[in-house]
Amino acid sequence: MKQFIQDLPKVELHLHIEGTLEPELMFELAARNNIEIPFNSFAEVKDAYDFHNLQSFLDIYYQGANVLITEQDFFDLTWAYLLRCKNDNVVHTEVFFDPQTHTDRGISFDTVVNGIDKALTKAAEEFNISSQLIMCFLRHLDEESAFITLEQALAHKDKIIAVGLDSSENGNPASKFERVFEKSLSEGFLTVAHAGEEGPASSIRDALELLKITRIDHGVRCSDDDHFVEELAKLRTPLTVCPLSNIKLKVFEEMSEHNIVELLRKGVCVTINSDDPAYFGGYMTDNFMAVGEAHMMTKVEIAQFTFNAIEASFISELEKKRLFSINEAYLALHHS
Ligand code: HPA
Ligand SMILES: [Zn+2]
Repeated sequence: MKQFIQDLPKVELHLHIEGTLEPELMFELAARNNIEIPFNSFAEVKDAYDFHNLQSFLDIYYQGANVLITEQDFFDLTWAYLLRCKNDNVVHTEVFFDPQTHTDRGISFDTVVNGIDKALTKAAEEFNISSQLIMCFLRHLDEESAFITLEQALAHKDKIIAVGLDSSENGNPASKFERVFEKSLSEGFLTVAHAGEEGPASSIRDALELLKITRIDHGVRCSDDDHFVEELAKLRTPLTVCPLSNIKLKVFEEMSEHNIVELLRKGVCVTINSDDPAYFGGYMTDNFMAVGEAHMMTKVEIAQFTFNAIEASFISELEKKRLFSINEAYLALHHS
């Protein structure tokens, strides 16, 4: 099973580039940029990654991002993630970044986006890994800050396909960003949003209705409402689920209790993703393995996560067809 998952051509749709900052690179960048970090060893860092909910993670995650200063830093961060993609046979990835985490520290929007984009372009050329970039607004900040960020993104429309919404879900409803998303859509950006990670099923409905999103990031709390699950299945509304993240942040106690397989079998367009792999203990293959080991699944079912991800991705219909046929051929060869 491990080899089948490792070699399966995979598509990632929920990955925060700041969440790929491994302790080794954090120390290297801290030294390079003369930034103090509150850790003396890798072991101390790993010890700090003992989260009890989303907020306890976010506090550490924003602190880690402080070592990112120059365009080269953002390039190096992204390149390290793309090497993981190559190793895991991720053939297409849609990457989130959080500009406000950096612009609030005096780092320019251009520095951030150019460093990430250069690495993505190099991976397309050297590894044949295709990608898209999604800019997230931080939901704990105000509407005005989101509007300023959107304004900064307009000069980079060629590099950014969509806007998203992340950070603290509780206390920051989708309605706070209705006007920013309306303007983003009118500027030609696609829209996604984190919803139903810690918040209830109604917060997913709000994100779909108020923000007109085409896919839901996380969305696992949809199961609180059976009728809603049926609706999501019928409409094939995609959910970018992050299994190891959900266990680390105590959305589910154990992987055997995770609802992703149940949702898959009900026909919901669920996908597997790594979210913040440096903090949650695993990249794409690790996430697939964790689900596959905790649930009795066939190879056809496991491959369905990838078919769903291709369907839910922001690539052209032609490219979708090409990826579908690659995966169909892979499954035909390896499914027995
Ligand atoms: O899983 C997440 N949820 C909300 N905000 C985030 N920012 C990084 N990862 C996450
Ligand atoms: Zn996320």
